[in-house]
Amino acid sequence: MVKIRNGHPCTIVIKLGTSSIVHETTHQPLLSTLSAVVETVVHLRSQGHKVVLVSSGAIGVGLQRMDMASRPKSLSGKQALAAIGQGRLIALWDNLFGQLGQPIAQVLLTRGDISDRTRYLNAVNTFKELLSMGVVPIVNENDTVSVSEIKFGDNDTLSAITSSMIHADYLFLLTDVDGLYTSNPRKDPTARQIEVVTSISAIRKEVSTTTLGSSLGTGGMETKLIAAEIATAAGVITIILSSKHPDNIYGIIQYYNRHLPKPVSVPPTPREPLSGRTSPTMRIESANVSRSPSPILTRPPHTMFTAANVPMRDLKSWTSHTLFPSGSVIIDSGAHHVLSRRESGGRLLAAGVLGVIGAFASGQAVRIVIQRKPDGSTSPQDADGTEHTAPRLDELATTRPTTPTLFAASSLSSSVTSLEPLTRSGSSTDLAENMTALKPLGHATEDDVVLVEKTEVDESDLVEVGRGLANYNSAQITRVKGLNSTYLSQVLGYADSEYVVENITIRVPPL
Ligand SMILES: N[C@@H](CCC(=O)OP(=O)(O)O)C(=O)O
Repeated sequence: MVKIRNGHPCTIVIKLGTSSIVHETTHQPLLSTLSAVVETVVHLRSQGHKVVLVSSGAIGVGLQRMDMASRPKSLSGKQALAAIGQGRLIALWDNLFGQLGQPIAQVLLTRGDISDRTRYLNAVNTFKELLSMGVVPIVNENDTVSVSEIKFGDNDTLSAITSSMIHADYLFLLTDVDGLYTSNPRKDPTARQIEVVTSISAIRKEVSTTTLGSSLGTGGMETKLIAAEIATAAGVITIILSSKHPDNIYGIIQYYNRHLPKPVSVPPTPREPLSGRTSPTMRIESANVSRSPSPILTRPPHTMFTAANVPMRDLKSWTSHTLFPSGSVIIDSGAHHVLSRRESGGRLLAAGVLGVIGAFASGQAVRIVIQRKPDGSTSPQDADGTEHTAPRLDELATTRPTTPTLFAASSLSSSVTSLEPLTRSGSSTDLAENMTALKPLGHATEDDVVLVEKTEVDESDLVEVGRGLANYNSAQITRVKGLNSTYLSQVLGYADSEYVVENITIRVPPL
């Protein structure tokens, strides 16, 4: 029976960083903190909440096991230590949770595991099943096999993506300070804690994020802001609080249950809640608005980031945060304006495309980028700097290079500056081998072998404004760039969609 009196059962993700798990110099586990987290999680479970723990610390525990003073510099060294430490870390959690009869599960993820939509949905189902069984999943990055292209990079980001995957109500980022400050509170006595953040881009200008973070972890305040950006966009209220007082989590949940703001009406979304969560119309707009006649509760110290009133749909959230983009599509400023409007549906027509960077197959994620003018603003210029005018169909034969340069598929995830011509006479066998070697990262197959025009673009002139899913491969988009969509089938021989990229989320609107 669910014993909820105040409020509703929630789905909660709690992230604990390395500095809260092992001692910074001795690397011994911080048993009192870990025990307090376990007691908190078990208490939340007894109230009917579903809880997922994202636990860093594998490398820290590995350092202690091997009696090493600091993190190795090499990737393989870090991966070996994570392999040594992860087993002991999960054994430690299992032991502590076991004392209170709480079953746990280990979930190790890489970005590569969830960059395929089917595997992503399988991971979501596994979480769903574990939570419905009353288990606490304990998540970490699968460091032993993670390389840069498939890395989340830090567990703040991993916890935000996890919260978005399971449609959590709350993400608690436990760290060594009790919130976001205007400057480093350890050095600056005038540092002021920020209680509620409604705009992360605005708050970035007010706070210093560079000074915090430990020598063991990979995160810090900047990665917490990025995590808050991802989670709040997916509708998850995000809280930064001190790992020394994990029991404040109840106080915070109670506080927001009591001090709920006025309801905000939002259109129904296709999100299927994992828990009997509060109505999507009960989003918190401001912590200062009280609708309850009950006495005001004490506010435990923390920083709260308000969740988006209209959460990003699951597919868009997956596209923009989970997938590693395989290339970029350069758009003009007109397309940027149109895509920034909700009515655009996040769909890009070929007419707004200036160029393509990198080699990608249809179905892969791409960055949507714009070009900066020399004065820092953006202009509708073509990739080579000339003013953009859409080519007429009869000009196409002459505007296309007769011998396009063939680029190795090993550049699937990089920009044109790192594209190495495979070979001028590039045999398709070489390319096919390259594609096969790379298959785990994307969806490119031998059939998707693409010829990419070399676009001379200085990467520093490009600004990523969003991400989307390509409907055509890079070579095809290059061929139809600037064209009216009615010409697509004539140029390509078919047209499955009039849009070249769909499911676009624009994160940087036009100035
Ligand atoms: N996956 C790594 C931790 C990476 C990480 O983000 O650490 P932190 O910045 O302490 O949250 C580990 O288990 O050691």
